[in-house]
Parts: sequence; C-alpha cells; structure tokens
Amino acid sequence: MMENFVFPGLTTRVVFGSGTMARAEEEVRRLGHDKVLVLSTPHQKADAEKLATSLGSLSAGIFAGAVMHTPVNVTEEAVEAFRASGASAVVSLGGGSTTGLGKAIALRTGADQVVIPTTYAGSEMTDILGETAGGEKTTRRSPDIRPETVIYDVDLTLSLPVGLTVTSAMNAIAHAMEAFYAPDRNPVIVLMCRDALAAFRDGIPKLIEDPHDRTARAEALYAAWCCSTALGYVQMALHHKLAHVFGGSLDTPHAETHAILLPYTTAFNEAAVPELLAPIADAFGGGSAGGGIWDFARSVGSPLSLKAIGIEEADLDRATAIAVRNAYANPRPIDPGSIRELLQAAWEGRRPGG
Ligand SMILES: NC(=O)c1ccc[n+]([C@@H]2O[C@H](COP(=O)([O-])OP(=O)(O)OC[C@H]3O[C@@H](n4cnc5c(N)ncnc54)[C@H](O)[C@@H]3O)[C@@H](O)[C@H]2O)c1
Ligand SMILES: O=C(O)CCC(=O)CC(=O)O
Repeated sequence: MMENFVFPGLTTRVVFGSGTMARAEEEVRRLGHDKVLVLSTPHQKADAEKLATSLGSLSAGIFAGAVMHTPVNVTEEAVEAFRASGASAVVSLGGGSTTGLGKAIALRTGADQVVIPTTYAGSEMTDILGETAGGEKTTRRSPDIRPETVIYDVDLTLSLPVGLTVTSAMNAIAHAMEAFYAPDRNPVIVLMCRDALAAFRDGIPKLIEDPHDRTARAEALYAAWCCSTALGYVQMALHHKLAHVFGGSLDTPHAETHAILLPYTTAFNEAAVPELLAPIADAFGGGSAGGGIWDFARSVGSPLSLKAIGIEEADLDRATAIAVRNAYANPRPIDPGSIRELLQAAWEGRRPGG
C-alpha cells in the first residue's frame, strides 16, 4: 500500500551536462549579482583561477583555502576575505569541502551560492552544514544553507582520481541508503535513489577501467545528483552520525570513512527494516543489503576496514561514546553495546552476515 508522504518540492536550480561551467557567468547574473568570490581547495586553485578569469569583471577574487570538515577558523578567515572583496555571492568550485566553506560563508553573510561540484560527495543539494571546532563536528540545517544554483559539469569530474571516484560514490550511496528508511522519505526520492544505485553499480567499474569514459562519468554524476537531492530532503541517522564522529573527532578522510562504514551500518539497520533496504540487496546482490554492498565495495577496491585508515582499536570506545550521546531518527534502537560491536566489525573489515 502507498505510504502517506509529503513532497517538499525541489528548490535548487540545476544545470547539468558537459561544458556547463561556461554558464557560470550567466547563472550568477541570473541571481542578480555583479561580484562573486570564487572558492576552492589549495589543490584546485589553478582551476579556480581559470574560472575567475572566465568570469571577467564578475570576479572579485579567489579564496583557495577550503579544508575538509569545515574548520571554523578557516571559515572566519574566508568571511573576512569575502567581506573585503565586495562580493555578494560565492562560486564554490570543488568537492564537499569547498561547498561546505561556501555554505558557512552564506550562513554568516547572506551570500548566494553557485556550486560547481567536482566529486560525488553530494553537499551541493542539501541544507546541511557540518562544522568542526574543538575536535568535534556539529551539524545544522537551515534554508539559508541550501545553495541557490548547482552547475554539474561532467568534464570537471574526468580528473577525479580512481580512488576518490570509488569512495566518493560510496559516500553518495550512503545518502541513498539512509533515505530509504528515513521517516520523511517520499516516493520521488526513493525512485531517484534506486536509479542512482544502478548507475553507480554499472558506472564505477567502467570508470576504474577508464576514468575518462565520459558516458560513465555522466552516469555517475547524475547518480551523485540523485543521492545529494535525497540527503537534502530527509533526516540523517546512524550512518551519517558515525561518519561524523570519525571525521570530526579523529579527522579521518570523509569519503573513505563513509565507504568503510556503509556495509556495517546498512547491515545493522537491515536487521530492523529489511523491506526498506531491499533496493540495495536488489541492486548489489549478495543475499542481503549489508553483504551486497560489502561485496561491491571489495570488487571496486574500496577500503574495507577502519584499521586500514589508521584507526586504533582503542579509539572505538571513544567513538561509541560520542555516537550514542544524541538521539536521532534511526530505524533500529541504538545502545553502546551494539554500536561497539558494529565498530569492531568495521575495524576488522569482516563481511557483514559472514
Ligand atoms: N553538508 C553536506 O550535505 C555534505 C554532504 C557530503 C559531504 N560533505 C562534506 O564534504 C567534505 C568532503 O568532501 P569530498 O569528499 O568531496 O572531499 P574534498 O572536497 O575535500 O575533495 C578531496 C580532494 O580532492 C580534490 N578534488 C575534488 N574534485 C577533484 C577533481 N575532480 N579532480 C581532482 N581533484 C579533485 C579536492 O581539491 C581535495 O583536495 C566533508 O567535509 C563533508 O563533511 C557535506
Ligand atoms: O556538512 C556535513 O558535514 C554534514 C553532512 C554530511 O557530511 C553528509 C555526509 O556525511 O556525507
């Protein structure tokens, strides 16, 4: 039977395709701005400079200091640069770290945001901002955080290294996984997530063979848009909470952390809501959602254990304590014992369900 639902509408304008970055000027002007600050990480500064040049008189300069997990001290420096530049909007060129910085600036100054994503992390379609201060990551949601315009340019993802292609896709799949059981899910989001799973399942092996396969890159970026949209309209639960604990308190790399935890959080919640996670088992096989996603992760060379990214076994108790501190809408009740068991399995890299 069809469940009751609310469909909130999709508010962010999306421009998708190949070569679409050339439309940045038109999109900024469409929002009514005549000065923008271009944002990037230090690694993508050359790309930001090219973009700023192409924006001509619209460009008020570049801030190329975005850092993973959005540290508040970096944001403060960027806000100062934004105010000094005379810009009224930001153009964020890069992965989730750059998008996060743009959101943090927007929240503090009211700036509009045009985001040009270059990974599959999926921050661009959400109203979520995670920020790190004092060794802890806190998350908030607000309509003021959600970007006004997103330009997906397939060409910009051709340079994404294979390792990050795989783990960033796993990060996106995690958004779909939690959307399937979110209390505020709706049929449109569920359809988008099903389509995204198939696109990643078929596209990622092709990108491992040939990272410049434009058709597969387009499929993967489309899938990333679907998953980001899902994350932007539903509540996050255990999986994202655990990823934030490791990222915020133990400074683990974001995409890898998601990739490693995903089979375990999936299996944990599958025990409570197998019917809601059936699309994952359908997409990846393996006899179960948790087992299927672990098999897929192994087949595409995704990291499989927390141990492999430098987490000490002794860190698991602290991570458990932080993870159970706040309540969130998880379909299976959470207690320290079961979370510690989940983390032990993820630390060792054991296949869920044997
Ligand atoms: N708020 C949200 O809704 C949301 C959602 C997902 C992720 N995030 C945040 O995003 C951050 C992680 O984002 P990420 O995984 O995209 O990492 P990232 O943005 O830090 O990118 C990783 C590295 O890859 C480089 N890079 C990005 N795209 C590239 C490309 N096409 N070619 C070559 N190099 C490229 C970047 O410059 C950076 O050095 C975290 O801080 C996370 O919390 C937020
Ligand atoms: O901006 C954040 O860090 C919170 C949302 C988020 O990180 C989504 C994710 O974990 O991929």
